[in-house]
Amino acid sequence: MSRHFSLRTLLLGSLRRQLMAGMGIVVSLMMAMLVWQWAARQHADLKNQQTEQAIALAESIALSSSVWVASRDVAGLQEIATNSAGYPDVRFVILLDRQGQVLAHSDPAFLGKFMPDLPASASAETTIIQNASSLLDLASPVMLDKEHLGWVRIGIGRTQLDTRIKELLKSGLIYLFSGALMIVFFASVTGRYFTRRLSAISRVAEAVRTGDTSQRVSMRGTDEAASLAREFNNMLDTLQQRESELMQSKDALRIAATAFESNDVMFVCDAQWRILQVNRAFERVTGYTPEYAVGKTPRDLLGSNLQRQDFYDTVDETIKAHGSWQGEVWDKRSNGETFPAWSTITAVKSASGQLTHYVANLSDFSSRKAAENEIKTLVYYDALTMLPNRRMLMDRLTTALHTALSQQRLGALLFVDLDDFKTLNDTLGHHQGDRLLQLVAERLQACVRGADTVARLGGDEFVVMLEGLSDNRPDAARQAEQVAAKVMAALNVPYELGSAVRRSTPSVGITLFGDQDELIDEPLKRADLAMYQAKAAGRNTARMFDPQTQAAVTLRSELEAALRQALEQEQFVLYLQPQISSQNGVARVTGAEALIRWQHPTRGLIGPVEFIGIAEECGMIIPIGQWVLRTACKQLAQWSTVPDLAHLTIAVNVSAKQFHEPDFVHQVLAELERSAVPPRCLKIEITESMLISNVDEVIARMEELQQHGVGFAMDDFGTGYSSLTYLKRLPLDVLKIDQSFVRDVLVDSNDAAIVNMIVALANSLGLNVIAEGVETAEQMRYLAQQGCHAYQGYLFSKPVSAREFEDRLASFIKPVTNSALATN
Ligand SMILES: Nc1nc2c(ncn2[C@@H]2O[C@H](COP(=O)(O)O[C@H]3[C@@H](O)[C@H](n4cnc5c(=O)[nH]c(N)nc54)O[C@@H]3COP(=O)(O)O)[C@@H](O)[C@H]2O)c(=O)[nH]1
Repeated sequence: MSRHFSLRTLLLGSLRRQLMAGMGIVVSLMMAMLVWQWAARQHADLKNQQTEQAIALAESIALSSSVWVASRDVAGLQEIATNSAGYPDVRFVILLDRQGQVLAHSDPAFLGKFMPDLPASASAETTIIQNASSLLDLASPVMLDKEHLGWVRIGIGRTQLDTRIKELLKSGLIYLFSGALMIVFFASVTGRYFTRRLSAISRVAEAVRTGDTSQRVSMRGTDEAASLAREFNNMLDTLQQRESELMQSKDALRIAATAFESNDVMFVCDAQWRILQVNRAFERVTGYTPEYAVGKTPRDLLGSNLQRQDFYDTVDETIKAHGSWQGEVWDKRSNGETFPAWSTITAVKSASGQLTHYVANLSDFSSRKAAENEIKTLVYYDALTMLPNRRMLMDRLTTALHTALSQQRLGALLFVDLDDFKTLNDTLGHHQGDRLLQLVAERLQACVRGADTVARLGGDEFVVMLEGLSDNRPDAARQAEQVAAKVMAALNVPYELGSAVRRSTPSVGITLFGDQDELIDEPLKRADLAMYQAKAAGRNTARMFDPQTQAAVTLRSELEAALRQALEQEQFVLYLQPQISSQNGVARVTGAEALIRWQHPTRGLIGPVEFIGIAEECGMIIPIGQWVLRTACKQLAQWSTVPDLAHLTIAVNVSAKQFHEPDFVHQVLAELERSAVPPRCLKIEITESMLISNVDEVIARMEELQQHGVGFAMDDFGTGYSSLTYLKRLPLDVLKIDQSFVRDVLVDSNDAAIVNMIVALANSLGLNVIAEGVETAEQMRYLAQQGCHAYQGYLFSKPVSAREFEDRLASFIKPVTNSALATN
């Protein structure tokens, strides 16, 4: 079997071998037939040729022997027979008489014998007696004058003929073999050419079989192999594409299966909304098993009754129109608990566009919703009172403004501020302060409808927003004022705060909104302003917004901007008002108070009363104060080089805000150092308002500056806080009697008493005293009589520019020298 297989493999194992074997066999067979035919023909031709030669030989012998036969000259005939037998291949030559008796024979042993197998005597032609493969035996008549005398019989052997034939066959076989070899070689070369191209295809096929589908047959040409290669490549391309599509669809299936088993609830319904398939999360989230769920509709199973029919209608319409719907939905678990979910429903359609399925995804965001709500609470609600905060109020106010405009219903804002909350908070403690705010929040909420908003802006500021008031302004104002009255009454009821019972009154500012398109902070600003009007009107009252106040506010904000510009463009000027001392008959100018002026480009010179208060409120007092300090120091630096002026001091007014700046001491010392001015030349005027808070810190700062030589004067003394305890501790040099007492000191006994008391106090504390606002010599004399010998006022000079101050220096003391004081 294996040998057979081996032979078979050897011959047919490859196309090339098949071709070689096939062509070898076919060509060999054909050539063999050809050689055989050719040999056979050659054999026949040679045989005929030999026969003809034999006949010719026999007839020639017959002719030459006829006389001898006729004469029966046996010896002569024998010689002929013997000689003729010498021809090649002649086996025998016999001469016979007519009766067949041997007259002569190449083999004398046959002489006299008869040969019976001669042709009939009538035949006068040469006759072949035997034409065998090894012998040609023929007889030719011996004729003389047409008389038949006897026979010549010769036998020709085939040896030469056979040899010749064999040679022919041999060379035929050589041709055959050579031809076959050539054919096999040709078949081999041709086969190699074909099989090499087929092998290329085969190699790629093998690579593909082992998984490398990227290989392609590279073959040029137009023959069948190239065409086969092209077809093969096309087939591979198609296969690869199909495989890739298959992989993609497998991937898609795997992804879909994975996605389907995600954390979110997923289910598939048929076109009638019957659930066909649910994922694992479905059971985990809803509590329904797949067996229970399949066949039911999602609405039957999960519907929470928190959505109305129109919700479902909208979902249906949206899916019909857009192929999908997304939104928040409240669903119900099997235990009846409702939960918020983000739902996506997608319609699946067949190739013909027929709706076949719905795929739904539900993302349970209960916990996220809770976190969202918590964040929302933190962002939009006040943590102490749980009232909406400013942000929420602004949101609602935005909506309310639009609604009011579109519905033509007015709204109102009530800005509520507790009058003495700070004091109460400080005295009862923050805990009770917080409690008070919570109680206020509760009472405010009780005063309004559910649709109205009560918000806490921060601190003790609350805002009540009323909506849907009358479209008629006076009516709406009345409605708002009624609510304000209710608020006033509710908040005026005493509060139980721990063991204490306290009253806390509110000031309420009211404004209407909704009849004009305005920014949201406008109504809030108006209500705030009205609240300040209520405060200004004595507190514990409500005030409707007054447009005139609005104008003042606008003016104020314009002024703020102008102040900033004034500072940048150096429009401020420092005026100086002389301070005169008269003692022991000597009058002299001791220094000046620096008083700021604003050289306005269009309005001219503006006094500080018009802008200092606003500068304080908006914080501009800090840079302005720094400018005053710097300019005063520069002025002192100039004076310090002039002998007549070097002794002069300058007193600068410092606002409480500026004084409480963390680096105030550093600012002062830095200015002094920069201008190289002796610190004793600088006086700082403080006011009693600075002592309301942080007295210790004020004192510490004053002491630090005093240690460097800076002096302090208490300005407007007697008009404010005037605590003797603090006064004793303050490192002051001077008490300034406020001009309001000086003005009527001669006509008002109270003012006179105050002046006397201040002078006595200053003396007892070892402080200097200076009276400001001295306008008349009588006032000056009275003050001198009381022991006050330093003055400042129009009697001597109004505040003037530095140049004028220097020019008029000598004239400032004239009122003293002219008066009786000079001689005293
Ligand atoms: N924080 C700062 N406050 C300042 C500064 N400059 C001034 N001011 C404060 O502005 C208020 C008004 O000042 P002004 O209009 O300059 O008025 C002063 C004097 O002109 C005025 N005065 C002085 N003598 C008389 C007088 O005989 N009669 C009269 N009717 N007025 C007079 O008094 C003001 C000085 O007051 P005081 O400061 O209390 O000594 C005023 O409060 C200034 O303090 C500044 O740079 N920073």
